[in-house]
Amino acid sequence: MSELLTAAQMRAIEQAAIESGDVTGLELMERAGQGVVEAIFEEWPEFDCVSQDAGGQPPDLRHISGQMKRAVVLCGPGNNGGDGFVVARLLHERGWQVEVFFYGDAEKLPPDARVNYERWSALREVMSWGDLHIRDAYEDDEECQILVIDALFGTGLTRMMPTDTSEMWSGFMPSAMAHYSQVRGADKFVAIDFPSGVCSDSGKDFGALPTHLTVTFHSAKPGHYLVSDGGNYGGVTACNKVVVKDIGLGHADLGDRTSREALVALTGEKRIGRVVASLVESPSAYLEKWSEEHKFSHGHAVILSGGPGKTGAARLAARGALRIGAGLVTLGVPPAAQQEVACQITALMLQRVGDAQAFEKALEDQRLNALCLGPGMGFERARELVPVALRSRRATVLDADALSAFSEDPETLFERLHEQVVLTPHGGEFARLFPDIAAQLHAPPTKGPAYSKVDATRAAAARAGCTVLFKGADTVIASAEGTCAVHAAVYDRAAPWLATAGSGDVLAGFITGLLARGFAPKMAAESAAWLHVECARAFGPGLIAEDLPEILPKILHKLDG
Ligand SMILES: NC(=O)C1=CN([C@@H]2O[C@H](COP(=O)(O)OP(=O)(O)OC[C@H]3O[C@@H](n4cnc5c(N)ncnc54)[C@H](OP(=O)(O)O)[C@@H]3O)[C@@H](O)[C@H]2O)[C@@H](O)CC1
Ligand SMILES: Nc1ncnc2c1ncn2[C@@H]1O[C@H](COP(=O)(O)OP(=O)(O)O)[C@@H](O)[C@H]1O
Ligand SMILES: [K+]
Repeated sequence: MSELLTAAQMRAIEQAAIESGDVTGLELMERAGQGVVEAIFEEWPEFDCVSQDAGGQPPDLRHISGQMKRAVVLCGPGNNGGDGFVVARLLHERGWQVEVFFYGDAEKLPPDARVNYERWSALREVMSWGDLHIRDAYEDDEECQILVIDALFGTGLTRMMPTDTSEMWSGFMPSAMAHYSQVRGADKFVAIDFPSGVCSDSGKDFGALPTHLTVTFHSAKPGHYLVSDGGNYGGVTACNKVVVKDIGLGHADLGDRTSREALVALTGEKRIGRVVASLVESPSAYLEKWSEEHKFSHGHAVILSGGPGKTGAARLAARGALRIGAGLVTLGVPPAAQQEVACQITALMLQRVGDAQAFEKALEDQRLNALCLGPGMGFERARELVPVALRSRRATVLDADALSAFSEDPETLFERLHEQVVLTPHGGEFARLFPDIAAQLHAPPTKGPAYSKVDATRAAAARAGCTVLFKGADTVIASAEGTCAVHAAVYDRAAPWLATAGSGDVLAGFITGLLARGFAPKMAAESAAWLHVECARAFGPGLIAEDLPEILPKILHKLDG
């Protein structure tokens, strides 16, 4: 899994690399600039005029492409601006016509950025931010392509983007992109590290300037993958596409410091109050079944259903648990629903579980090793049976009604939870169980780094004392100990079709099935989230929840190689 690094962690790694003597800050900035230029040409090879010129001579750009290659670099007051000055110089060296507009005070630039400011000043003029709106340089050249490089703010963004028109230049900042794209017909926008206005730790929107391509360094940051509130994709929309460029920090003398534990130590978790999150990627070969094993080697999952007319959700979950490889799956139904369920299932087993006593009795069978409560269950049944499930100390998924049933007094749930439990709330359920944490998450951000979904999920998991999978296009999974993973169904893994009734029930079933197979709770949640999205992507538009378990074998087959 790749680590997602907060701004503080990134600074600490950079600092450690510099202190080790292997690299200087100036070298890192140069590599960052080179990485951006490389990424631009990889994304748009047609821009790479130098490599098209066989003789290696500085080309006549107009001659080669019929168009001038022009770039406008917007440089800010920190090291992000410093990277921008490097990019400006490198493009200039490749024959581009480059203009740099600087927002800030040269005297106050950090040292490495200042050096690159001076280097650019020796080549061309640094134009002030205020000149941005009065220039009309390209008006007469409708043909020209303009590349706009956003090097205003990166990981150092601490507050809303300046919009206060009382400051002469600040009023132009938010309109700068629009100005270039609409008025000047600019073709491509590239953001260095982050589109300015996106909070790197949370993805929250501080007045983001959207871009076509975002080039970040060493490792992606949570803000590249976290979706903002209420369907507003915030950082993800603004970034559009994220490319990570190596700047050699991995080769610096960091020892094993890129491991999660070492990073926590390096940044001092207490001081910054955060730990590393990882990005969930393809689960490995754990999913294989071995031929010499029999069905009991893969566990026996029990999914409890609701009453008559309410059994569909549990059946979906059960089908998911079976398809993901649980050896046996039993649906625990109230007697009144037995008939309804019996005529709808084949490979699934059925057991009458009418009340707490019946459930306790059923759980005397020690082979039943994973439980799922919630989908379609009804509040009353959930309040009665959840305590029984938790007392049994088995691996247990609590979803839907098993969460909402405790919204009036979440503490009565929390005090029973243990480390074998996975809670799978969507936004509404999360807010019912953790109202204060949800309020903090949804409060309009005022200063960066802002409180993120990673922070919220970790806080919830710590309070609940178990694994929490907080659903969404950005699903965040945290363990009680604070380890955290982000599963992002965004960019080339977008799966909007998953927003369909019952898909969460299937996810609960997938997790339960993996728990039955012996996966640790967090690993089960991460792998299930990944497979869930793969299923949706393999099916595509028109997906309904029933399709998810049915297409899973195809995905598992591909993983088997
Ligand atoms: N770490 C690494 O390994 C590497 C880092 N690298 C690069 O460095 C970047 C981080 O640089 P950075 O820390 O200097 O922060 P940056 O984003 O330039 O902004 C800070 C400046 O902006 C100001 N400011 C903030 N918000 C503002 C607002 N809303 N409105 C107005 N002003 C605002 C803030 O002012 P202050 O808050 O101090 O008043 C300060 O002056 C990183 O993104 C990457 O590109 C690479 O070179 C490779 C190696
Ligand atoms: N836009 C989206 N992109 C990717 N996944 C999504 C999106 N919207 C919802 N999901 C996923 O779909 C599932 C919906 O679950 P849930 O809200 O519990 O719905 P239901 O109760 O109808 O099953 C979750 O796993 C969630 O992460
Ligand atoms: K930027």
